[in-house]
Amino acid sequence: MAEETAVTDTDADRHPHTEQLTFNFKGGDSAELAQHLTGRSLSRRLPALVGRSLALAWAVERGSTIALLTCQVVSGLLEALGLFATTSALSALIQSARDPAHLRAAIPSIAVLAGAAGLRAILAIAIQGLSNRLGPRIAREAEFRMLEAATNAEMAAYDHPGFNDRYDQASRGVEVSRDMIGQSQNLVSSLATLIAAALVIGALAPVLLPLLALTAVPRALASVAGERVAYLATLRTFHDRRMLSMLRWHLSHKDQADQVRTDTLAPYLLDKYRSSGARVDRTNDEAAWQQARISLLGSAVGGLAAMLLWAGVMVLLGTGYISAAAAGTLVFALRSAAGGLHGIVGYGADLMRTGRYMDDWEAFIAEAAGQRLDRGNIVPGRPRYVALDRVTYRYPEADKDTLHEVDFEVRQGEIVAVVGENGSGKTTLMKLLSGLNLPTSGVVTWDGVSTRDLDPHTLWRQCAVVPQEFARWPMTARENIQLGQPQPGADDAVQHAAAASGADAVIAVLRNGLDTLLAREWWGGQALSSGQWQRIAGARAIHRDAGLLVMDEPTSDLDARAEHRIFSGLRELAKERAIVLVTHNLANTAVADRIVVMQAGRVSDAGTFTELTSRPGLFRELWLLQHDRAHPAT
Ligand SMILES: Nc1ncnc2c1ncn2[C@@H]1O[C@H](COP(=O)(O)OP(=O)(O)OP(=O)(O)O)[C@@H](O)[C@H]1O
Repeated sequence: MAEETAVTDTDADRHPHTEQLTFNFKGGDSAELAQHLTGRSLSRRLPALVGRSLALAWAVERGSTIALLTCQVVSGLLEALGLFATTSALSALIQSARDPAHLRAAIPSIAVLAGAAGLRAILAIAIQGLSNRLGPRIAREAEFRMLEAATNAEMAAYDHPGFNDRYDQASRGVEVSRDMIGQSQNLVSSLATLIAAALVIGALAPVLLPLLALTAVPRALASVAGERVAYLATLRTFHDRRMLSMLRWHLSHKDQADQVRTDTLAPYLLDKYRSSGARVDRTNDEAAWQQARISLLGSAVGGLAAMLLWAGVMVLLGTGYISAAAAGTLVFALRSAAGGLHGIVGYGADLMRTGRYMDDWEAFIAEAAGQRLDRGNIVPGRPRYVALDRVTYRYPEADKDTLHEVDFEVRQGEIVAVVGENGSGKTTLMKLLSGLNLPTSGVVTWDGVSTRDLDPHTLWRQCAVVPQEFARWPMTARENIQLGQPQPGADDAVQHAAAASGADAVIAVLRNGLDTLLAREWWGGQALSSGQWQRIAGARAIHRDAGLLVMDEPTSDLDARAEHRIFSGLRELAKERAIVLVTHNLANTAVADRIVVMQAGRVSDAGTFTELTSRPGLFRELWLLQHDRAHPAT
């Protein structure tokens, strides 16, 4: 009973109207796939899966793929040869019981048998080695394709429900893709064994072939049904498994480790972890029982058919239809066939499982391709002016617009500040200016050309952005500023940019200057404070020789001296750039040529600092509020 209480979702119980965390991805295609997990579809699907794994192997290493296939075919032929040699060896051995002179006649067949067995053993080692070589390469290729698809997708793809969930699912496909070639190879090898054995049985006693099929079919059907049960259980536990992985990250990652402790949050999160885990276990237990029952039925019917098969061998021997030597060979062949069948069912099931995850991988690549950056190919130069004309923007699947008919412009040599309350749409405006997102209606232009018609990659080369959440790359200080794109003058350009953002003071105290690795968790790395990181992020944007500089709260973590340094240097930077900055510290907007005030997704006011502070409006209101505490009496 105590156990029961431990797995109750206490949050949902206490607050029945509270929204519960659910993931956007409902399983969609995977659920449909489960409906199609039938024997008939499998007979089409397994060859397709083998083909898919060979195609991937072919893409990564043709030579090894050809070698693997050749070894496989030769190994199958040797199996058949060995079984045929068994008949003559056995017949010579049986006759030698009456006349020892026959022993000599058995020698060539035994030599063939031993040779075939030896060669097959060597081929098996080669096959294993080739599979081990190809597996990790296939996984890397699969991951590469997934990452390539993700980086070539529109930013808006990340705002589509299910995109991130599909990415996670696809990652699982990448993980298991390394097993695919081994499973395909084992399946083909089992099939080769079965065909070799069936050829021998067909030659000696074709009447046994239907009985052989009868032993296989019930087990194969049971395996398919069991797989379906397992897959449906995987779908049913999808949300809880996602929850587990999310909690695992939140409970262990350094970023929130402090809050997990100071907020004494661990017991609450661990309780959620236990609840989800218990639900997964319950579903899996039910599925395991159901699978066991199905397996038992399949094995019972298959076993009955096997008894009939052996009875058939006895009848054939008793009626003199086959010789004792042929019966002996049949025993070997039937054992081989049973092994082959067992392999086909087992490896077939493994391959099906892997194939399902690979479907998710393929679905992601297809989905990302659906969101692929597919814009024009006009190459933009250094922009002289960037403008929004009646731009409306609505995030994918959102129920209302974030920006409404916004007009905006910034010219080279100009600094425009964008201000407004939280959620008014400033960051969204920055994403549109920098071509990260395309407008829902209206047009964003660079020198009069719509960002839809511009080649996005060259556009971003002309764009430097300091986002609110900037990246902290686990690289050296130099790489963190250069981003693999050194400017003429190399380190001089880095130092120049660092001086403009205040990062020079950070570099000066780094153990190894620009060569210092900025990743604490990596051996040898040095940790930076938030403000120090922000200076590096500022230097990164200034270092880019880009015509548009977009800064979204670039000084939120900086001390007064560093903030002053950045804003007093902006005018110099603006000589060759158009600069747009978002800030909540309104004193900083005094450096701007123009200030644009955003309110609920619209431009509510615009003007110079003097104009906006001297007339009533949101800017003046916010400005007074900001100074309320410093001058309480005025
Ligand atoms: N990825 C998203 N998907 C859906 N809605 C979003 C997304 N990002 C932002 N929004 C919505 O757009 C609105 C404006 O967000 P935005 O980040 O542009 O505001 P902001 O003015 O920059 O706010 P802040 O001052 O807090 O940074 C918010 O109300 C938010 O709900």
